[in-house]
This record gives sequence, structure tokens and C-alpha cells, in this order.
Amino acid sequence: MGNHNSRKRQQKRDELERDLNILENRLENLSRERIEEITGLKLRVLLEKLNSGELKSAEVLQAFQCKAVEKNRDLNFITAVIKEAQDDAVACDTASEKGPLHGLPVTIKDCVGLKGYDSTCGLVNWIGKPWEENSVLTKVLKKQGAIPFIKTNVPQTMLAYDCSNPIFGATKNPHDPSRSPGGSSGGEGAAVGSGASLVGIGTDIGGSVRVPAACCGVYGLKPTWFRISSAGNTPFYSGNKLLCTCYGVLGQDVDSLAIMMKALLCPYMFKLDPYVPPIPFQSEIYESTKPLKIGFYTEFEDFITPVPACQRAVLVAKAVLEQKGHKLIPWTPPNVKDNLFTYYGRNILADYGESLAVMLKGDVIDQCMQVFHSVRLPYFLKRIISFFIKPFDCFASRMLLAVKPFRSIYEWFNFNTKVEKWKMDFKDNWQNYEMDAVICPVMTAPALPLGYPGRAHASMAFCTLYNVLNFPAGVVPVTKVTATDMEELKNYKAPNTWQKLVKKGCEGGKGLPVAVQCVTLPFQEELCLRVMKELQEGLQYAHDEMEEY
Ligand SMILES: CCCCCCCC/C=C\CCCCCCCC(=O)NCC(=O)O
Repeated sequence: MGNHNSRKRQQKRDELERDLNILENRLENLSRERIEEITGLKLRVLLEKLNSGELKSAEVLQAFQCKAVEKNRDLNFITAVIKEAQDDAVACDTASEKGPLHGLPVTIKDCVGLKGYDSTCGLVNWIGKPWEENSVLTKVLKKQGAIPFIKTNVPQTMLAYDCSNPIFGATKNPHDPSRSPGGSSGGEGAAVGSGASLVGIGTDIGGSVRVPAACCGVYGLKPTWFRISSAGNTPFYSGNKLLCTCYGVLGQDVDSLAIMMKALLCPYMFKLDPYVPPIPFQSEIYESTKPLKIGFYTEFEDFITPVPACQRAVLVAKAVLEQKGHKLIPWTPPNVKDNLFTYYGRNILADYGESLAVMLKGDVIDQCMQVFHSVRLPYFLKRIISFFIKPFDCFASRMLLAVKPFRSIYEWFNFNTKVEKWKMDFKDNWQNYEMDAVICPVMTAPALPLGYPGRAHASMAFCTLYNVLNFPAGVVPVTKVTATDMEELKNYKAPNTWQKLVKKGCEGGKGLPVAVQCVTLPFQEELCLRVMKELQEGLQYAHDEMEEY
């Protein structure tokens, strides 16, 4: 089995190496200036130029391919070169009909179903099983004129916040290659964050769009479940109907996310997947100017506290939004400490990790899957370990018990009922404050060193909350870690193992991007994007100043 696995891995790596070399040899005649000129355009401007014919799709594609090949050498985010992109671009240049994404090169996460290509999700077991048909999302992207040109890397099984696997290795962060780009859409984060792509498709069941967006200093949107179709893609935990993965977008600005959402939410998608609510993009909400009431918080009190830079980012965002004329109020999300461990941990691994075990059977297990070993321990053993570690690390003791097996479907039904009640109580509390949106941290820390995120799950609790609740949430890069943040980090209290790890991981992090999360009620993606857009606009000056770091 071992030899067979390493042969398959090597073959897959050789195949990618060969495709990258072929691509590189074909791309010789575009000048450096031309590549930078094209790839440096804002997505909206690029689309205008493609639409007017000022730029040809074939040349635009070449520019992004060049940049991707070049950046990939250091960052390792490509899992497949999409060969037909070239023909698609040429076809685009002669097409009589032009879609809203006419000629736009896009990157897609490894799990997106693309005819003729594997979605290995970092599993050796899944090598050599090419998709027989394009997924709904791929079909819609193509129909709207987009040109998927590379597939991007993920952590093994995608149930992790790092981005490494035994087939393609580790993807690195474009701001500091010794750090993780975050996961699981880490390949997308690195591609968009390095300028190799203007926009890409990711997925998120526990932060997988938002964590990489924040780590890589780009924008990201995790919509409400099934606002974008997931049909025909890798059936990622699709058996769990209480916590679902969402297809979302990462991009270099908020406008790019809005353009993508508008293009995807079209009658063609609603026809191919009638289970998607047929709600087109509400431009009037995205463009509205009515002053809003926005809640904010910088931590989960007595539970999870971000490092100073991440708390400061929320306060920077608050000040910017106030300047824009909005009313900001402090708000405490209700009953998080009591419920999040169970309602997320027990929920995401409701099968006690059996799906993971099946996926990983006989496979080489990556270091980012460390948590997998502890979640599958017999529960009585977990209770004993939890009891003994409690005096030293109360948090770890509780976390160990978060994933608990269901003894019957009856018990699982009751659990679902409790989660549904919590969701409605949470929503009631939000509405009692008459809030339109909320801003809060994305994680407890900026990008951590490679290998760390697999041991710091609690760091992502600010994201996972909105997966359980199924609220849309976006990420806006707001600031960078300053010398003062680093000084204040010395006073950051780290009473447990994972916080100690996070504190250590922050060392040497001056200049890393720090983002905030913007959240709205379900199916209010347009309002979420509006808040994100205003934040981005208000921060423009601050971003210019940041160039100094
Ligand atoms: C305070 C809350 C912490 C609860 C911790 C529970 C125990 C953790 C057990 C398992 C880890 C699950 C990791 C989930 C990573 C999800 C990343 C993601 O969104 N992937 C899905 C996707 O790509 O669609």
C-alpha cells in the first residue's frame, strides 16, 4: 500500500510539473511590463476593456498564466493547469454573445467539479478519478464568460485551517512564505493575494473562505448556505444537513466579489439547480446609502480573546464606518461560551469523524490533520484525559469533549432542535438591537507559521459561529500589524496551550495583514457587501499609508 501510494503521489506531482513546464514554454513572448499592466487592473476595468475589445481574452489569459506560474514557484498553490483555458479564451474573442464575466480568467478551488480533472482534496485515494461532468458552478462560470485557468491547493480532506497535503505539499503565504495562507481555500488565498488571480472560488464550512482571505490580505465572502449551488462539486460533508459548506468568492476588492455574485445569481444557475433560492443579486441594496446601525465586538468575553492587532482592527473599522455616517453600538453575541463548543464541534463531526476515517483509510495522513487522531478516541477515554488535564488547561479539557458521539438518531434529532432554537434566539437578540450588520474579528491572530493552524482550531471560533448560525459573512483587510501591536502582544494573557501557541506564532509578524469580519442576517449578502464596500472605501487612505510598513 505504502509503495503504491508514493507511486501515485509521484505520478500526480510529475503530471503537474510537466503541465507547468509546457505552459511556461508557451508563454515566452509577453513582456514583464505587459503582464504587470494587465494583471494590475481592477477587475471591473479589466472586464470593461475585454468587453470593448480593447483587450483580447487570449492575451489576458496569458498574462495571468505567466503571473501564476511565476508566483507558484515560491508559493505552491497550483494543483492543476486547466488546459482548455487557451481554447476557451480564443473562443471568447470570436464569440458574438458576451456574458458579464466575458474573458475573465478565474481560479477555482481543487474541490470544484471540472470535467476531465481530479478533485483529490489532498487525498492519494482520490487520485485518478476525473470528473465526468462540469458542476453547476463551473457551467455557470463558463456560461457567463469566465475562464477557469488553474485549480488551487487545499489541506488534506479540506477539514483544516492550514493548507498542506501529501500530494502537493504546503502552500505558503504571499506576505511571508514561512507562514500559512490559512485554509482550507489556502490555494485561492495565495493566488489572489499574490496577484496571480483577480478572483477565485472557495468553500467554507468553518471559515475556509474567510480564514485564507484574512491571512492573505484579500477580500472574501461566505454566503448563506446554498445561495450559490454546490451541486456536482466534491460532495463535501453533504450528508450533514445541520452544517453545510458554502461556495463563496475571494477577490482583490469588494467590487470583484459583488460582480461575481451578480453574475452567478442568474436564471441559468436557478434552472440547473432549482434547490438554490432563486434570488437574483439585489443591486439596489448593495448600492443603497441609508445610514445603518452596526454592532461590534472585539472578543468573546471570558472565552476567546484575539491578540491586540486583531482587536484594534475592529476598532479601526468601527471608526471608519462611523465616519461614513453609520451608528456603531457595542454588542455581545448571546450564549456563545455555553454553546459554541458543542454546537460546532459536535455538529461538524456528528458522525464522530467516520467520514474522515473513510476518506483517510490507507492514505498518508498530513500533519495538518493532527486533530483527527484525538477526535476519534473512545469517548470514555476522552473523559478521563479531560479530567486530568482540566487543572492545567481548562479550555483544552472542554474542547476535547466537544466532539461527542450520538447514541441514537433520536438524540441527534433533539440536538438539532436545540441548535435551531439557539439560532432563533440569537437572531431575536440581534433584531432586538435593531442592527443591520455586525463587525468583529475574523480570527484571534493574523497568519500563523506553517503547521500552526492545525493546532489552533479555537482561534477560528469567530468564523465558525456564523457557520452554525448560517449568516453570510465577509472579510475586509483593515490594517497591518504595527510595532505597537507587537509591544502590546507581550501583555497578551495566554492561560492555555492553544493561546500560548498563538502568541508564539505571532512573533515576527510585524507588517502582516489584519482583517475584520462583516456579518448580516441570512440571505442579506448584498447588505454585507455594502458594509464591506464602505469599509474598503473609507480605508483607502489608511491603506495608502500602510505602504510604509
Ligand atoms: C470554540 C469552538 C471550537 C470547537 C472545536 C471543536 C473541535 C474541533 C474538531 C474538529 C476540527 C474541525 C475543523 C474544521 C475546519 C473547517 C475548515 C473548512 O471550512 N473547511 C470546509 C470547506 O472547505 O468547505
